[in-house]
Amino acid sequence: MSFILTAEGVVKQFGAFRALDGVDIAVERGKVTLIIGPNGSGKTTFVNVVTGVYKPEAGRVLFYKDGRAVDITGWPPHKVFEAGIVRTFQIPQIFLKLTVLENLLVVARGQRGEGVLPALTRNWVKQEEELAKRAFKILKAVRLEDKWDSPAYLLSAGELKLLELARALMAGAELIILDEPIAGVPIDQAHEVFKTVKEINQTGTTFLVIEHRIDIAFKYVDYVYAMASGRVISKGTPEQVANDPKVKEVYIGG
Ligand SMILES: Nc1ncnc2c1ncn2[C@@H]1O[C@H](COP(=O)(O)OP(=O)(O)OP(=O)(O)O)[C@@H](O)[C@H]1O
Repeated sequence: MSFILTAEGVVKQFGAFRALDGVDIAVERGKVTLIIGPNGSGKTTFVNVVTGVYKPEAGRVLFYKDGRAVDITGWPPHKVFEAGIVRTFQIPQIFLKLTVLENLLVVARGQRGEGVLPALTRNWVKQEEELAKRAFKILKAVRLEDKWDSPAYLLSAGELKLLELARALMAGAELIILDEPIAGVPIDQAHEVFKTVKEINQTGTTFLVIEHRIDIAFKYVDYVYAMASGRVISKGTPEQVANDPKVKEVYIGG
């Protein structure tokens, strides 16, 4: 098994309160891993530790890049982003008045290495062409290519989520972290979002997803971690976790 990210013994305190109490989570490369848990169980705090928003009091986070483990614990968010871990809302918000294509090009221009200098060189037009080509390839992957010229405000809730996903791909993500990708999305569109995640995953991008709507999410993910009160209480395939009495207790008995 090859991991892209491992977190070991992560502790995050807010004052005397332990939001994360020794969390071990490993994300397998090339798979879709889901974290579930009731409100307040620590899912977002965990993602905040991984993406550098919070420094943990204990534990470490390793990102496996180019065949070696890089200790990214406590790295600032922009460095984590540059390393290839992209959480959808790390990218500037979707610009509703810009077209779908423009929303992708804006992300690419904000990336490392893009600056004023290339714009002054003869390479500029070539670079723009290449970016547009890449953007269209990504739009095709998320099935938004027919909407490339639509202003983003005309998109449905599901399409906006797909545009966010496209923007993460445009940012060159190796690991995409999706925080509730189908919150507020109607059921048919929600399936569409997860189907697209799965398709993109099959072309090599790894996903870590937090989602409450487990009835839908469980159909599409490879591995699940269940959290409660800042700890991992169960892990395994969707079937194993769904049948774990500890998980049932938290959701039904709790
Ligand atoms: N900045 C903060 N200061 C103090 N307490 C916090 C802070 N952030 C989170 N918490 C607390 O840590 C606990 C875990 O919160 P977290 O947002 O990680 O849960 P969650 O599992 O993502 O919940 P939800 O599903 O509602 O998003 C909660 O009790 C929350 O109130």
